[in-house]
Amino acid sequence: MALNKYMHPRNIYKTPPDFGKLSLFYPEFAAISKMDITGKVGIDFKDPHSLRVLTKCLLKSDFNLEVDIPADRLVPTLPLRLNYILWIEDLMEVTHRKENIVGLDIGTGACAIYPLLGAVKNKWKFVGTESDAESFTKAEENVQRNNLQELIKLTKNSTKCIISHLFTYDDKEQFDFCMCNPPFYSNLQELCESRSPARLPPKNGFTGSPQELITEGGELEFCRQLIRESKQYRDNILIFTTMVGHKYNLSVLLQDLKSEGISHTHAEFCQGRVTRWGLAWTYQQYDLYELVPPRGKPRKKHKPTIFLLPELTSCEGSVEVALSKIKEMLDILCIQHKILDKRGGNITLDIVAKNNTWSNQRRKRRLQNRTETVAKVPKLHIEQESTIPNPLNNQVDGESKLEVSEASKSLNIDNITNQSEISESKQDTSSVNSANKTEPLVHAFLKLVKKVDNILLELEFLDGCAGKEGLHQIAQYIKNNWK
Ligand SMILES: C[S@@+](CC[C@H](N)C(=O)[O-])C[C@H]1O[C@@H](n2cnc3c(N)ncnc32)[C@H](O)[C@@H]1O
Repeated sequence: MALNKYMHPRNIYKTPPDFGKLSLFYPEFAAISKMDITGKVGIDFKDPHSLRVLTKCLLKSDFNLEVDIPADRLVPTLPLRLNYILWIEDLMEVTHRKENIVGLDIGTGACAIYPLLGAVKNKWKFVGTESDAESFTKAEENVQRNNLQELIKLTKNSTKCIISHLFTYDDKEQFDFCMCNPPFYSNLQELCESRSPARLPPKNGFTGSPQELITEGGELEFCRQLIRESKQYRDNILIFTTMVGHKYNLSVLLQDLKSEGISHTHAEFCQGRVTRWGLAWTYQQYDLYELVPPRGKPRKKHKPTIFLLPELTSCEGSVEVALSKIKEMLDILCIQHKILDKRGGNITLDIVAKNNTWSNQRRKRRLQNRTETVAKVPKLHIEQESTIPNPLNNQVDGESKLEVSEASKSLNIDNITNQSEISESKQDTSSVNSANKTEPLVHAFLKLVKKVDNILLELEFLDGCAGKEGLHQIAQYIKNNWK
């Protein structure tokens, strides 16, 4: 089990469970555990069956819950589930509601893990929804097995809605909060490639079925639909929450809420190598951010790269003109962009670069100029040079051959330029290699900030496998091409 000091302060799994004790009390656990030569009892975290037995035994020993976890369904890791429940407890403090708390668990899964934990730990009542028939049946069995039918009601959701179906017959139904662990992925390939190769693999083995983990549009679309539906039922649920599995989606969702002026906060759920995030929003008068500020492991805040946009004759300090110029450049670079916020002369765009289209622009331009010069010389000369490949046709071999001969000619006058191009081209290769991965090369916020006479361009790195260096290269491209 993944454990670490960044868990919620009240998470009992901050202290590792005593596996020796578990193996004494639970024969099923003894069967999957081994003692090493130092006397330490351990299990194989990569084995889904061992994970299932561990979760079952901990639910029994720590919460007195009898839970059956089907072999083909997600094994709910308890440190994470508890981190989420504890954060909901913190959020409930804001509402000052202490009794008769009713929660909604969207997509409760085969174990109905959140309703079971919330009911035994806090006596919370729950409605749990589930779209998968088999998980729904198993969840009902788990609730009955623990005699919690008085507190937990489950409903099967056969619609495409996330919450709206609950209010069809009773639009007065009230919940204190909703929670949700949405399917994270939009397809199987994304599921397989989701983790950045730069990160250590998770310690735990893989569990879960496609119907639990995949949804059309992935978690981003799921959460956005929940936000859309929440607007219609703004007073039926006091605090809306969802878990988010990818940090880049969290950034987008935070911006969505911010741009609509919806009061919100978020949290980081840390458990070993796996980090998830919680997002909460409300239409009530609570200032969620002030009352339950984001809490997580201390991390370096990304300082934005800031520079002043050189004045455009046509720009005249107009942020709109600067915006259209920036958009034009991003389009040339095939960098996806979306306006997140437009307020008081400031514009924020979310930008995602999937391929490195900006590196070596200087070299490409120079080569293009030379090709054009070559094209202008008499025909005989062209024929002599005709073995030189066209540097613009993206044949890497051809390009590098030309680069060597041209670089040696211009070594004296252009030494510094060539040095930086060589390092750029090294990075270019690694970036292009990683461009096929699901993680973008660069994901950042691009802000145009209106000052008295000038416009500032702020670039804030969020994530991406090309790192901050990739963003600096984009900034450099904008600087060089701002005319
Ligand atoms: C990632 S699993 C989470 C299960 C459980 N809550 C947990 O944390 O272990 C997502 C669950 O949501 C269910 N689901 C997906 N779309 C749904 C919808 N529109 N309404 C209800 N359940 C849904 C899936 O069948 C699946 O059981």
